[in-house]
Amino acid sequence: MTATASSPQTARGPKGAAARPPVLRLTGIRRSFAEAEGRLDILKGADLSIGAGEMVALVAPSGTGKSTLLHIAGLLERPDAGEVHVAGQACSGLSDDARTAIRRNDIGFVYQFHHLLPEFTALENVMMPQMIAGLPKPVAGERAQELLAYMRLGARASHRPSELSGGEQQRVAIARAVANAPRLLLLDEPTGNLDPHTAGYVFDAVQALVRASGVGALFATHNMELAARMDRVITLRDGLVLDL
Ligand SMILES: Nc1ncnc2c1ncn2[C@@H]1O[C@H](COP(=O)(O)OP(=O)(O)OP(=O)(O)O)[C@@H](O)[C@H]1O
Repeated sequence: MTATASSPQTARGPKGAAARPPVLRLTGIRRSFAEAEGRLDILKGADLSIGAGEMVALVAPSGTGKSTLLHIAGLLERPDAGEVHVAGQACSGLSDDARTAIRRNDIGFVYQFHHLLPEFTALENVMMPQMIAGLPKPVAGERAQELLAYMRLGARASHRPSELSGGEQQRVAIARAVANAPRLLLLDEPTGNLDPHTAGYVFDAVQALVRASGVGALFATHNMELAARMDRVITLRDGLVLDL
């Protein structure tokens, strides 16, 4: 199946999801940081599992390790102990190159600040990760156009980020994050910088995308209203993941 404006998935859609392993499984994750006064134990054996098409809210006080957990799940950092499975693959023993390949192909990231490339158009920003992954330019362009249309940004494709509103920029960043049809989408307070109305609008776009594509999403937020609309809410307490 190819991506269309009404269905952003690719060959890896939600069909057969029940038979598949979780898109993310963290087991016994430990992470400490060295400090002048000693060691700061942030994660102390955290476990977490996210299925295909599932949207999980991560709500926890500042400094409890949300970003650390997202970085470990996204293979940007290695835990001190524990295992990270992405789409069934154990990642701790893999080389940096193999981890980078999984990050590029199977994981999408959205941050509080969009980090779009300012000198490129919305379309080019969404094409970029696909071209890095080796897709021919026309194919990348067609999928980028479809994704922007899905995010209701079809008419804004040729605009540069500075010509877009904050909510529009964030929707371009979401389109870019799913451009390579990842299995796992990690969002670190993607609505934290937006007014409540725009935050709701951006959230709706992510939710529609998750439902249509079957990507599993871990969404860190301080917004309890948005968290309540997700399938599950988790928190971090004493270095462990707990259901709320
Ligand atoms: N590379 C690092 N070196 C030392 N300490 C770190 C490092 N990364 C994070 N920390 C510390 O670990 C703790 C958790 O940080 P983290 O960024 O994961 O928290 P957070 O829950 O995402 O916070 P916020 O909601 O404020 O973004 C903090 O006390 C932070 O200072």
